[in-house]
Amino acid sequence: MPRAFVLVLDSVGIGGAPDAARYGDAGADTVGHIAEACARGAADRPGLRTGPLALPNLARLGLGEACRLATGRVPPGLADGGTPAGGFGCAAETSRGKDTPSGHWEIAGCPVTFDWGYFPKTMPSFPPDLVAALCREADLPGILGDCHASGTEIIAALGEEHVRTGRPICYTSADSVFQIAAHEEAFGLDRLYAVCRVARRLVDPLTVGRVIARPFTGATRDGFVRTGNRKDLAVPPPAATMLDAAEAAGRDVITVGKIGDIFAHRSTGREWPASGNAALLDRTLDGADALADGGLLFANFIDFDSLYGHRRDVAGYAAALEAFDRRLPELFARLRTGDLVVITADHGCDPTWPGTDHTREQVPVLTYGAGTAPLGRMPSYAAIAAMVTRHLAIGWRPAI
Ligand SMILES: O=P(O)(O)O[C@H]1O[C@H](CO)[C@@H](O)[C@H]1O
Ligand SMILES: [Mn+2]
Ligand SMILES: [Mn+2]
Repeated sequence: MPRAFVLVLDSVGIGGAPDAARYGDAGADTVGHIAEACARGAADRPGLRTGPLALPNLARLGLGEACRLATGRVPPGLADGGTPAGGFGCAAETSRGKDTPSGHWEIAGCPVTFDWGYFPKTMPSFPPDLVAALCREADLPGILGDCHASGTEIIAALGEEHVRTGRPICYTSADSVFQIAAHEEAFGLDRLYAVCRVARRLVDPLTVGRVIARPFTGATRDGFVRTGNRKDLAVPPPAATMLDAAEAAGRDVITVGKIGDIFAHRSTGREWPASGNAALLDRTLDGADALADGGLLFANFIDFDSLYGHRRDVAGYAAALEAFDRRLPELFARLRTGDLVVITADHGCDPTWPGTDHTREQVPVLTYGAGTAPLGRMPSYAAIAAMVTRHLAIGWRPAI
């Protein structure tokens, strides 16, 4: 029986979302702008990477052609010349949020048809009664932050005060999130998770997508670093997904990285978390060896987004793409006859764009293995779930 592998390169958008202007993102193009910066020598970091963007394996699968479908242009360095070795297309998101759960749930066949609750870009950002309830129920002496922020900038600005006062740093973004940063030793990791569980219950009535624990270590503002112990407390998807369908059909399911958290651990099978893209790819390769016939592996590669997109680090993002590309053949070498690999993304996070938030973009859909026909413009990410469940011969299709 054939197997399916869905790899989500978190935030690797390819520009051109038809509704981008509504988000202030008209013209954003994560892959296109990175490739252009590389081509003009603006993404050189000696010791890390230099020169034009080199993604030979993704280009061979048709990444450049997927970009052409999305924007009309092939970014520099992504023209392959030959016939793409895989099926390629681009997909637009129907869910209104440009966040990680919305993107992943839609990929899995469950678009978000309601509006998430967001916190305003004011100071304070959170409703005072929410903060009061959190302090009372989690026994906190108060909170710091209470605003929109970049997670790395706010721990540098407020980390020392946090350690001194015991007040956790609470912040949000353009996503539907309530994020809590606290020092792993001074505040305690278990205590941070406990505070997040209280916050999760309190923001449920506000339709907030995720409460995220953001632990960090270090002694001074220049030395604070976030650890791999991040934990996302998400609400479960509002309807069935391809994971539910695979589980109901008795198939083997392996979820790598953040997928377990993103789906609130519903039908997420064997969960294999890992920290960092290299370890995530290692786990994916282990999964290619371990996944039973007829099984589904679903992996998320978070570094593109959290380490480079939100940090607006063009050279770092380019290097991460190149590192992923270099290792793709290791996965292909482990495939069995009839296996299907789908490489896609959940939203954009253009590192050349103002601010530090996600960008509303189309995403690439590249397939390798079974079925190499061009996929064209897909009107919903849910077309991926349809393709995967058809391939696995599971009698469930998302409503598209
Ligand atoms: O700036 P950091 O803390 O990385 O936060 C980013 O990560 C969050 C979750 O993906 C987004 O909402 C965005 O705010
Ligand atoms: Mn994401
Ligand atoms: Mn993000």
